[in-house]
Amino acid sequence: MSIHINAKSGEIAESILLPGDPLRAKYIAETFLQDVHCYNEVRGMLGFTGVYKGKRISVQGTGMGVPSISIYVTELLCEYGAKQLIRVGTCGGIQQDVKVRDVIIAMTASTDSSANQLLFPGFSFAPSADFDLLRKAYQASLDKQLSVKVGNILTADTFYRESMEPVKKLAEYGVLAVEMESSALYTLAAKHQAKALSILTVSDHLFSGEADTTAEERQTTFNDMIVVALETAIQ
Ligand SMILES: O=P(O)(O)O[C@H]1O[C@H](CO)[C@@H](O)[C@H]1O
Ligand SMILES: O=c1cc[nH]c(=O)[nH]1
Repeated sequence: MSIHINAKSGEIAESILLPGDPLRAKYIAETFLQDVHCYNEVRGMLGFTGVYKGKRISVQGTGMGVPSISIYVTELLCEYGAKQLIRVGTCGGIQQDVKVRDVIIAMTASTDSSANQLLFPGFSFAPSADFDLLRKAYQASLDKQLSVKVGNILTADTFYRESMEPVKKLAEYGVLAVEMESSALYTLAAKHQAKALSILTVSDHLFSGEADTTAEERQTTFNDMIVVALETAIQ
């Protein structure tokens, strides 16, 4: 048991999918895994373990933002022996050729979070994906004929902004999309010699205003991303 996860030792698999929304963790477990059991309900941050194609996989909600995901990922790494962490989330596109429902694989995560400035005073640490997971996820996306892009994303500390100027500047430098957790996931995985990857579905576009249309389309794209994450996890 840890402070925010009340699983017993051995109840959580070494490979874990990490959606921000705990109800998505429930949906993933119930839709894609067999022999599922719920190991965590503390603060409603649901966690499940089940089996996908013969391999044990867990799914743990992380909540939104760097502080929240940092709590869950730290406890998964330090208390439960997590080895492979794959975030499955949503993001907002900021490039013209990034469209709603595209899949984005985050090679690296720029950030405005102060967490890494406190950790590495005077340096800009570059939080990066595990190359092996990235390569597998990219191939799985191509195999499923998904519209997939790999590159730099922004992990932002704010969802609502007073100014879009910093985001426009990052877009000029090729940043593909904005979300709120990946830089922390990559940094913590690096510290603990674990593998991490963020796979994201574009839910909206920050400049064009394009957003998901029907719930059915949203679900289909989301399901595609989950299958990519699961196939990556079991290879
Ligand atoms: O869909 P999830 O995984 O929650 O990810 C994105 O959605 C939330 C904002 O609505 C933030 O957590 C952001 O990173
Ligand atoms: O963090 C996020 C996630 C989706 N869309 C956004 O604009 N921001």
